Amino acid sequence: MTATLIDGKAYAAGLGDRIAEGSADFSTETGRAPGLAVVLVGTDPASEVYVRSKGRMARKLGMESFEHLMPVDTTQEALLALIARLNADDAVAGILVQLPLPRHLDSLAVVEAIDPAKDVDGLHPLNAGYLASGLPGLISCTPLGCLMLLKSTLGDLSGMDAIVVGRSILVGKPMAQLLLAENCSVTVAHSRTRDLAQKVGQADIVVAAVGAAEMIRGDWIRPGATVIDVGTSRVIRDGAQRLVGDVDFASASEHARAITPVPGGVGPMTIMSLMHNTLLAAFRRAGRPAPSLW
Ligand SMILES: Nc1nc2c(c(=O)[nH]1)N[C@@H](CN(C=O)c1ccc(C(=O)N[C@@H](CCC(=O)O)C(=O)O)cc1)CN2
Repeated sequence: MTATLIDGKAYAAGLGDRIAEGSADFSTETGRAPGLAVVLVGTDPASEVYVRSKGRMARKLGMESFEHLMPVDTTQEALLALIARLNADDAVAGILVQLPLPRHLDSLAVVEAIDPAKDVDGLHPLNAGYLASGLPGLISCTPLGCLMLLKSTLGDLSGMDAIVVGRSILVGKPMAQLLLAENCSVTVAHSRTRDLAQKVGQADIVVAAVGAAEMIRGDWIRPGATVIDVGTSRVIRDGAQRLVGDVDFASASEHARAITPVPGGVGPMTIMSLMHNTLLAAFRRAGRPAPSLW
């Protein structure tokens, strides 16, 4: 079997067109574009790239982008003061603090300071609780993007066996909740899990989010399973730097029915889900029904 590629770049482009339409409608109805505030502390090169991409994408889709670039020695108090200002700013529908933060800052306290209705990253404990309770809130961007790709590939997920490898707050935990809400039977595996290969081999859906280059081998994958690879690790291969996922793509493609590539799979969906959440937050804030976009 040679797997079908799940093209996250193409899906994200289509979703982007629908978000741009929704954004234009919002601006016409309210006289104001949806506003996204992105906060970066420090000069981590990868984070700088992501923050620039988020600002650029927001503007491309007709949103207003407020970028706050803070020095690496920013204090917790200064960061919390900025968040309090953004919470109170009517022009801002969504707030995102780029992670990871420098080590002297308390990320959880920072995320908790964001107004949950503006928490477009879906990381506030209230939004995590809404998700676990099946209530409408804002959903973490990467898992939301993974779910969109899964549903566009498989349709109804009811009754499927899913395994999420990784239990982070950013991806693993919300992903498991989303799959449960879709009526999957969900296993969450992590660094202490025993017999990982055997557990992966029982799943119809494998979501790999461990951050370890090509850790999941192709011969673990059940024939016909669908594989979503969240990992991005830089490795040197044949003298050149390459980006690889948590799954050994070449061998997994021989077993899976469908698989996301790295790059071009989940990554583009992360930024587009953020735009989706910003538009949703803007409509809710304005007390207007949000369009259904996926
Ligand atoms: N506050 C947040 N911080 C971080 C998040 C997040 O969702 N919210 N996620 C990641 C970083 N991230 C967005 O912030 C992100 C990562 C990767 C991509 C992406 O498009 N990757 C490409 C490859 C890009 C490359 O060549 O390096 C791909 O996979 O195709 C987008 C966004 C951590 N921090």
